[in-house]
Amino acid sequence: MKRRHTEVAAGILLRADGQMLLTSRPEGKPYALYWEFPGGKLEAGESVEQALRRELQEELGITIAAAHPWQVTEHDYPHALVRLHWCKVFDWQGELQMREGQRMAWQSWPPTVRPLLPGAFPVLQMLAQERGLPFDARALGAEGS
Ligand SMILES: Nc1nc2c([nH]c(=O)n2[C@@H]2O[C@H](COP(=O)(O)OP(=O)(O)OP(=O)(O)O)[C@@H](O)[C@H]2O)c(=O)[nH]1
Repeated sequence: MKRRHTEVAAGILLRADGQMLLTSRPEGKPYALYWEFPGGKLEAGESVEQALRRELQEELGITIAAAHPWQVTEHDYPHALVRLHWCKVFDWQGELQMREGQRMAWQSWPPTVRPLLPGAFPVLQMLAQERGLPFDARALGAEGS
């Protein structure tokens, strides 16, 4: 039977100096402690932007301005087939608070935190391409690439 996609909104928060925000997944979730872009699943009736705004409020305590839709990628995990809607976010209000006990790290290129969530690899590659930087998946810890 064809698996249904789980729709996910993920935010690439970018500071004026070009650094991006990565956060670690809370304990108790699949891939706990892996680093990812903050975000989460769409709830019934929500748009990507609405879901992202809600998730970043819940997880990080910030209120985002515009979410700029950028890319859509997919990843097939044993626990779910996810479709990731990536949005860039340049403006937000409030201080970052890790409300779910996550860790946070502002990262320049290449990101140094490990391990990185496999579903974030394609978008990391796109970010590198956009900046005209070399991308070496193995150096980022990707298996089988
Ligand atoms: N937020 C986020 N999720 C990602 C990324 N990459 C990636 O594969 N995912 C996947 O997208 C899904 C997001 O679901 P989640 O469990 O974080 O969402 P949630 O906060 O709504 O979870 P909940 O079910 O506990 O309410 C997970 O299957 C996760 O593995 C990423 O960079 N950021």
